[in-house]
Formats: sequence, C-alpha cells, structure tokens
Amino acid sequence: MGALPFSRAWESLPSTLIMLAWFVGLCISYTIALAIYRLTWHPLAQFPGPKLTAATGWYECFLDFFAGPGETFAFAIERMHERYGPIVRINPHEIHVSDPDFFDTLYAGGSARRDKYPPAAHVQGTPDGIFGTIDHQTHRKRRAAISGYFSKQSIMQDQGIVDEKIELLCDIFSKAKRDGKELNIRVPLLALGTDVFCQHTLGSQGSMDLLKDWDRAVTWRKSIIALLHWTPIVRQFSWVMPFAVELPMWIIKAANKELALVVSIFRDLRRQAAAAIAEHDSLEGDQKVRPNVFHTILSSNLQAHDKEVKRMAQEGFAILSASGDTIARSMTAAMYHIHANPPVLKRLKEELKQVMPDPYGKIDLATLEALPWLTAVLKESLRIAALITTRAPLQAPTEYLKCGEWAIPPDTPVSMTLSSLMLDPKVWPEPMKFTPERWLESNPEYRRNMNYFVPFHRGHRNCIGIK
Ligand code: HEM
Repeated sequence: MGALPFSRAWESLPSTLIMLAWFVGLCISYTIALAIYRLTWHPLAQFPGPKLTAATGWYECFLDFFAGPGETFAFAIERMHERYGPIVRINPHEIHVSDPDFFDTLYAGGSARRDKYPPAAHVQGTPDGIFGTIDHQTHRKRRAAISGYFSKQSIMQDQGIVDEKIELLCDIFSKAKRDGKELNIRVPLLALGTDVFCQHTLGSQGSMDLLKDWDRAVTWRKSIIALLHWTPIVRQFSWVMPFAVELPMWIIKAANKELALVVSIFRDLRRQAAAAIAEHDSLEGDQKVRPNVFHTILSSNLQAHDKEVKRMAQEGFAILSASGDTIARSMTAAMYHIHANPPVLKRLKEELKQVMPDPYGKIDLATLEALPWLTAVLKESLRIAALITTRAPLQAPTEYLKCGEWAIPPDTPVSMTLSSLMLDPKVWPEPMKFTPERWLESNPEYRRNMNYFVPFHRGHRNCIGIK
C-alpha cells in the first residue's frame, strides 16, 4: 500500500487533532512575530542589551527558578551592565540603569509623577497597600493618610515599647551568655523589629510577642524567608498571593507550614481591621486616631472603598513585612561589622560611655542622635548591608527620562538596584570595607557621600519607616 498524499492524510485526521495543530501553529507564529516586533519596531528596540532578554521575559523566569544562587536574574543584570554599559534593556518592556547620577531623576519627588510597575508592585501580595499601589495619585493619598503615624513624633510616643522590648532582647542575650550557647542573632533581632512595629502599628493587641516565644520567632523567620523565596513566582504570577490567602488553612499547611503562618497573620489583620471599623465611631478625640493604624486610616479623608477591611488589612501586612526583617538585617550587619573591627568597637564604647556611664541606664534619642561616631557607624552599616537587592521599577507616564545620551520614552518601566549602588566601587572606594569615617562631617567627601546615601530610597516611594 502506497503512502497517502499529504492533503489526504491531513483530511483523514480527527477534527480535534486538526484544531490542535492549528492552535499550536498559531501560537508558534504569534511567538515568532512578537519576538521580531520586540527586536525591530518596539520603542525600546534601539536600547543596548542581549537579544534574548529583549525578545522574551521568560529568560528572567527561567534564571530565577532554575539557575541557583549567584546565577539569578539580578546577577545576570550586573553582567549585562559590564558588557553593554550603564543603560540596558533587561526584558522586552524594561530598562535597567546603573548610573548613580540618574537616581534622583528616576526616584524623583516634588511634582514628578511616578507610577509603580505592576509586576514589582505585586511582589508582596498586597496590591491595595501603599507598597503595591500602582497609580501615582492614589499612592499619594493613601500614603498621606498614614505617614503621620510613622513620623518621628509618633514613634517617640512609643519609646516605652522600644525600651520594654530592648529589655527582653537583653534577657535573651544574657541567657545565651550564661548558658554558653551560640545564638543566631538574626532571630532575636527580627523578633525585636517585628514586636516593636507590630505594637506601634496595631496597638497592644497586635503584638506577636516573638521575644517571649522563641519557637514562634524561629517560625516567623522561616516565614519571612519563605516569602522571599516566593518573590520570583509572585512577580511572574501576581494572583498567587491573593489566591493563597483565600484557600482553606489545611491546604496551605499541607503545601507549606511557614506560608501558613503568613496567611494566618494576614487573616488576623483582617479581623483587627474589622474590629477597628466596629468600634471606631464610639471613640473620641485622640483615641479616634491613635489606637492603631486602622483607626488612623478610618479618621482620614480617604474614600470609603479605601477604608474597607480587605484594603486596610493589606496596608497592615505591607507595613509588617517591610519593617521587622529590614531592621533585623541592618542590625545584624551592624553587630557583625562592629565586632569584626575592634578599633570601631573601642571608639564606639568610649563615645557611649561619655553620655551613658551606666550601661543599664536610660538615654534619650536626642542625645544618641548627637553622637557623631554612633551615627557614622549606623550609616556605614546601612550602606554595607545593602539590603534591597531587588530592582525597583517605576514609570514616568508623561515624561521622557534623560539618561546620558538616551531619552527613555514615557511610561517605560525603568529600574535601578539599591544594593548595586550602595556597593558601587565607582562611588565608594573599597566598598566592602567597613569605614564609618565616610560619614564624619569632618571628612571632605561627606557631602558627596550623603548625596549617594539612599538606603531608604528617595522620592515619592521612599521608605515610610525611615524615622
Ligand atoms: C533599616 C530599615 C529599613 C530599610 C533599609 C528600609 C528600606 C526601604 C526601601 C529601600 C523602600 C523602597 C522599596 C521599593 O520602592 O521597592 C522601603 C519602602 C517601604 N518601607 Fe522601609 N525600610 C526599613 C524599615 C522600615 C520600617 C521600620 C517600616 C515600618 C513602617 C518600613 C515600611 C516601609 C513601607 C510601608 C514601604 C513602602 C513605601 C511606599 O511604597 O510608599 N520600612 N523601605
């Protein structure tokens, strides 16, 4: 029997198979056409960068999932800059810049309008909190409603909370010393940061009391790590976190124990937000604003939909997940570098002894802030810790952003990476050397250094917890 001609063989196939073949063919043609468009006519086609990343965003996804430590996309971006210069197209839609002098153009304040790029806004799983808010104007209003709650004056009112938690931290250190045991200080420092900010943000009922419960503190640390590990997934699939929060708890526990704690905290925040709504009208005067951040939101002139339980819980979660671990990681870096550099430690002790002869005595913030060496040590710790390793893309919807000879078209997502800037050898001689002297006002480079000191970012989207 001879072979059937192609047209006859095609006709003899079942119709579902033919449709499937058409579908696959269309997908392949669409992908090829899209890649050709992105490499030739796309508004970013002229920008330097590898052809592969310009053609598809899946390369980033592939590296983040499979390439392993030291090979993720963040490292690939550094290599792209080494090869292509300070401005690189890192995926079909986004430009990444490695030029410290461009920082204030991108992360501008004042009248500049900056929207957040949605995949970056959604990494926390809180699209309606200030961190996740995309639109510039909406972000301004939501942020203005709570910024007073994180002002220096407001934090100072809770000095008692800080003192109480520091006592608990010292107890943990003393016990470890007595028992002669090693201590992973990231755990108690995370507990300190989280307990202080939970109580400041949510009131006494909101404290997680991690400093009193070591096992819970260890689990919370694992949860934070789990959250960070989920970042590449959530960046590609923004629905994952909101979806996970709605699943039955037994499914989440079976999938990931640490994530279960995150979800239970998220649900607890919803309960607290609902409780705040229920009692808000019965409160009076300062009580209406102060008991916790939910009451501050309810007292603001935000619109009704911004005062709903779901949004307020997201705001609470954004604050909690942004506060504890950043504090813990900066303080761990400070602890390490102070002890790894004995002359730094000696000078610090001498300075502190002058204002605090009794190490167990109390001291006020203004006195501490006036100490030049302590201030310099903290600034250098924040620089060298280089906490934020994820790029932060923003979009300028109405403006061309000028970067060297390039004009980046309006609405293009443009990013920079803080950790690269804080450790850039062109800005900081010997960047990995812990040198608090950089931050003494007597240093001739002090003003220049301050210009590049941006651990909390700048502009409209800078850290609300900076004080
Ligand atoms: C050493 C400690 C901290 C560092 C280095 C730090 C750093 C940063 C940075 C770089 C950003 C901008 C992130 C981005 O745009 O992708 C940010 C945003 C933010 N931080 Fe912090 N942070 C610290 C502590 C805190 C604390 C204690 C809080 C608690 C209130 C906090 C709450 C926030 C919030 C809510 C945002 C989002 C602000 C917005 O989008 O308007 N941070 N932080």
